[in-house]
This record gives sequence, C-alpha cells and structure tokens, in this order.
Amino acid sequence: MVAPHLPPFISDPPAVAQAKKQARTGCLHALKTRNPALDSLLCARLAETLLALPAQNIACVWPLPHEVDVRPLCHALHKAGRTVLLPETPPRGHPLQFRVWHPQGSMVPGRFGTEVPDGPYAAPQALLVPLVGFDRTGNRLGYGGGYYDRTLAGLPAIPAVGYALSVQEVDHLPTGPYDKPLSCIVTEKERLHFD
Ligand SMILES: Nc1nc2c(c(=O)[nH]1)N(C=O)[C@@H](CNc1ccc(C(=O)N[C@@H](CCC(=O)O)C(=O)O)cc1)CN2
Ligand SMILES: Nc1ncnc2c1ncn2[C@@H]1O[C@H](COP(=O)(O)OP(=O)(O)OP(=O)(O)O)[C@@H](O)[C@H]1O
Repeated sequence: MVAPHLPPFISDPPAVAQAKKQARTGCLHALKTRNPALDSLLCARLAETLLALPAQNIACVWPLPHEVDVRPLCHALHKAGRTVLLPETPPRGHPLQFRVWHPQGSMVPGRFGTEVPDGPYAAPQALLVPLVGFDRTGNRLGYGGGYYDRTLAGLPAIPAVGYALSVQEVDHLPTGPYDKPLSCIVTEKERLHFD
C-alpha cells in the first residue's frame, strides 16, 4: 500500500522543547500570581488596539480560570458593533476554529477546560492571541499544544495581536521550526510592534 502524502512533521528539537517547558513553568507562575487589578488595564489597551483595526470579525478569547479576564473586552467589542468570535479547540494537531459569540448566547464546555459559544462558525479578520510568555522580539509561548501556531500559519494575512501582562515577559524565548514572531504584543504597560 502507498503511504498517503502528508507534509513532513517536524517537532521542536529536544533542547528547544525542554527550554520552552522551563520558560512555560516560570511564565505560568507569573500569570497565576499577578495583581488581578491589572486585568482591566490590559483590557482597555486591547480594546483600543483592536477597535483601531478595520476588522468586522474579531477572534477574541474567553479566559481559563487562571488567565487574564478579557470578558469585558468581548463585551466592549460587541457593544462597538464588531462580531466577536471565540475559539473552539479541536483534537491535537489541528488549527482552532472560531464561532460567533453573543452576550445572551450559551457557552458549552470545550477541550482543556475552555468554554465555547454555540453560535455559527465564522472566519476571523483579526486574531487576539493569548500568551503564556513572550519576549521583546515578538516570540510567543503558549501551553504547548501548537494550536495558535497552526492557526496563525493558516491565517498569515490577518493582523494577530498577542497579549500578556508585563510580568510574563522573558529575556529570550527559544524557537522551533514553526514559531513565527507576532507583529504586535500588548501588555498593561505598552504596545510593542515588530514589523
Ligand atoms: N482562554 C484560552 N482559550 C484558548 C486557549 C488559551 O490559551 N486560552 N488556547 C490556546 O491554545 C486554545 C486551547 N488550548 C489549550 C491547550 C492546552 C492547555 C493546557 O495544557 N492547559 C493546562 C493547564 C496549564 C496550567 O494551568 O498549568 C492543563 O490543562 O493541564 C490549555 C488550553 C484555545 N482556547
Ligand atoms: N504549523 C505547524 N505544523 C505542524 N506542527 C506544528 C505547527 N506549529 C507548531 N507545531 C508543533 O506543535 C508543538 C507545540 O508547539 P509549541 O510548543 O510552540 O506550542 P505553543 O506555541 O506553546 O502552543 P500554542 O500554539 O497552542 O499557543 C511543537 O512540536 C511544534 O513543532
């Protein structure tokens, strides 16, 4: 039997995977022990950044319990007339899909403790990217599922805005073959541009 033609799968070299794991532990600790009063400052800065984009469909984020509470941002974008999408997490190895969120709609449980709206599927025109960690050159770190890496690879032409608190910054993040720097990262203190 002839093997089906699949693109070559290249995982991170072991030293890179190990270094990412170590950075992830430190950044997650910083996220979980943050001053929660900073969440609203970050939301305000993100609203300003995203509303400046000419995008109707904005893929936002619904927070996990330990993450920055960006739910006020979802409400602010909706109030401003934008269509808010939220990610649905497929099995590992696939990119995220996005569904329309409405403040009065229902959320259903998704993978890894996420909550997903029951609205229709839609394509984003701008993408908000939650960060576990980041560095000053635009490199990002997630939970290690490769979900946003794959999603960004499939949507190369739309603006992607990463966000984190400034305590989640590290000096230098290791990168693997699929890691691409973001063009913009927003924290409660600043907006970093990398193009
Ligand atoms: N709010 C939110 N939604 C999101 C993401 C995210 O980072 N944040 N995702 C980003 O890809 C996708 C979900 N992917 C995820 C993949 C893995 C884990 C995960 O491994 N979580 C650890 C908890 C880590 C910890 O608390 O120490 C776990 O379940 O053990 C979480 C989300 C889509 N939705
Ligand atoms: N476009 C892709 N195609 C195939 N494999 C990929 C792709 N993007 C990432 N990967 C692989 O997925 C694995 C996890 O990647 P990584 O540790 O960078 O995830 P992450 O950026 O922390 O998580 P996420 O993207 O979910 O926020 C790595 O082995 C990586 O090589």
